[in-house]
Amino acid sequence: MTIHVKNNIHWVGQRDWEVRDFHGTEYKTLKGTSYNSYLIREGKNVLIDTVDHKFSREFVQNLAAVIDLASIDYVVINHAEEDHAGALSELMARIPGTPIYCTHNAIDSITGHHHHPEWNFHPVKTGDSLDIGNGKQLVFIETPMLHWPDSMMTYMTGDAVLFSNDAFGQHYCDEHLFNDEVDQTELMEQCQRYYANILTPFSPLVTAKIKEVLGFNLPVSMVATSHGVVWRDDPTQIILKYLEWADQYQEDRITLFYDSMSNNTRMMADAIAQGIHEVDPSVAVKIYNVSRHDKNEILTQVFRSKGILVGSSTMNNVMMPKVAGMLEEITGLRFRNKRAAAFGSYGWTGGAVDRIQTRLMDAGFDISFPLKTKWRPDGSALAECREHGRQIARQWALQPLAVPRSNTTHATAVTTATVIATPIATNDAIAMNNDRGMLCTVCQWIYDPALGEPDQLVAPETPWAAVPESFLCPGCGIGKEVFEPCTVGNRK
Ligand SMILES: Cc1cc2nc3c(=O)[nH]c(=O)nc-3n(C[C@H](O)[C@H](O)[C@H](O)COP(=O)(O)O)c2cc1C
Repeated sequence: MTIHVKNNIHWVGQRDWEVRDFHGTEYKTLKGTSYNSYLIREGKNVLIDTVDHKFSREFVQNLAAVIDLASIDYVVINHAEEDHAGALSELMARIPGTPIYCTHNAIDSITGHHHHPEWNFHPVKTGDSLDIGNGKQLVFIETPMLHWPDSMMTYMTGDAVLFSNDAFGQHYCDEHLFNDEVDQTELMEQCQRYYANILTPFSPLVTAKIKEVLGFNLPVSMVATSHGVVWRDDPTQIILKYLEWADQYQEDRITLFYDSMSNNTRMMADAIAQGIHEVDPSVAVKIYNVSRHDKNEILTQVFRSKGILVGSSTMNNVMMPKVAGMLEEITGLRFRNKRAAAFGSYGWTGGAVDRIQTRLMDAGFDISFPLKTKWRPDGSALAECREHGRQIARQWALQPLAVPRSNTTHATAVTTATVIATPIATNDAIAMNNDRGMLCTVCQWIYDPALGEPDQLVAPETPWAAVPESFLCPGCGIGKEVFEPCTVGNRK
C-alpha cells in the first residue's frame, strides 16, 4: 500500500494500531503509532527510512510490489533506532550494494544493530547534498542528540519537503496521513505528550537547531515525520510549537501526584488542592495517584505545570517506590523554571517527605516548604493541609520565578553513578563554585577543570570561561552552549 504525498513522493510505511508500549514500557502509545517510510521517484529512486523491525517482511514485500528493489539508487537513514531502520537487514539482503546515506555516527549505530559493516555507507554532514535528478537535491542536516547522536533530517529541494524523522512526530495512528485530515485535539495532545516525554531534556538543542534550520531560509511546504502525520497544512505550526515548548514551557497549572497505602496521603492531596483552588480559582489543578494513572500523562502534566506537589507516605523510612520512580524520570527530563514541594503522611519517624524534597531539589526545581501529617489526618490536620494549599497558591501566583534557570548560575545537583556529588547548601555557594564542574545537559558528561580534557587540548586547571568556544562535548559532540554549572567536580 502506498499513499501519495507530493509529486513523486509516496508514503510506503506501516501503521501500527495495536502497539501500546514503546522503549520497553517507558512510553505508553495509547493511540498506536505509524512508521513512516518514503519513496522518492525522481531521476534517482530514493528510499527515506524504513519501518519497525517487527514489520520487516511486510515492508519489503509491499515495497517490492511498488518498485523493482534493484532500481532503488539510494537509501537514506535519518536515524538508526529499530523503529526506523529496523527493516534494513531484510531490505539490504535483497539489495546489498545499494548506497546508504546517513551520518557518521549512524554508521556506528546501524552496524551495532545489524552487524553488517560491509554495507555501502556514505556518511554525510550538515549541508552535504545528493543530486536525485530532475533538478532536485536532498540536503542533509545533522541533528545530534535529537534524540540520538546519529539523528539527522533530510530536505528535498524543489518540492520543499523536510523529512524530519522523529522531530515534529507523534505516536498517533490514523487511516489519514495528513495533519489537516485528523482530529486536531487528539493530534496536538499526542504531539505534546511526545515532546514532554521524549524531547524535554534536549530543549536547548531543539531551540538551537530550529534556529539554525530557519537560518537557511529554506521554504518548507511539508514536514514529513517518521511517526504520525505529515504536516502539509501550515507546516510551520508544529515548528513554532516546538520553539514554545522548548522555552521552559509552563501554563497556570499545578499538578499533584502521590502514592498512598491507606489513603492518608491522598486525603492530604485533596485538601491541599482545595486550598489552592480557594485562593486561585483560575489555576488548573490536577491530582494523580501514580499507582493508578498513566505515567506519561502525569509527566505531560508536569511539563505543562508551573509547579508540582509530590506526596508519599513513609514506608520503611523511605518514600513509596512508584514515587521514587517518577522522581527519577523527572530528573532525567530536566524540567526548568518550575516550583515544587513535598507532602505526605507518616507514623513515627517519617523520612519520605525530606527525601522527596532533596530529590526535587536535585532535579532542578525551585523548592517551597513541605508538609507532613502524622497518621490519618483529622479535621484540624485537613484544615492545615487546606491552609498549606492556600499558601502555595499565593506564593506560586504572586512570586513567579524571577529569572529562568538557564540564565542563572544556579546549578543542578547531579546524582549519576559517574560523578561524585558535593552537596551545596545555598545558591550563593553554587555561584561561588561555578567553575568547579560543567555538566553537559544533553549526555551528562562532566567537564572538570581540575582534569582538563586532553583529547580536546584543554589543559588541567582551565576554567570553563577560558575553554575555547570550539570545544565539543566528548560525550555527544555538542558545543559549550548546552553546558550548565554543576555541583560536582570529579569525573571517574
Ligand atoms: C509497611 C509499612 C511501613 C511503614 N514504615 C514506616 C516508617 O518507616 N516510618 C514511619 O514514620 N511510618 C511508617 N509507616 C506508617 C505510615 O507511614 C503511616 O501509616 C501513614 O499514615 C500511611 O499513609 P498512607 O495511607 O498515605 O500510605 C509504615 C506503614 C506501613 C504499612
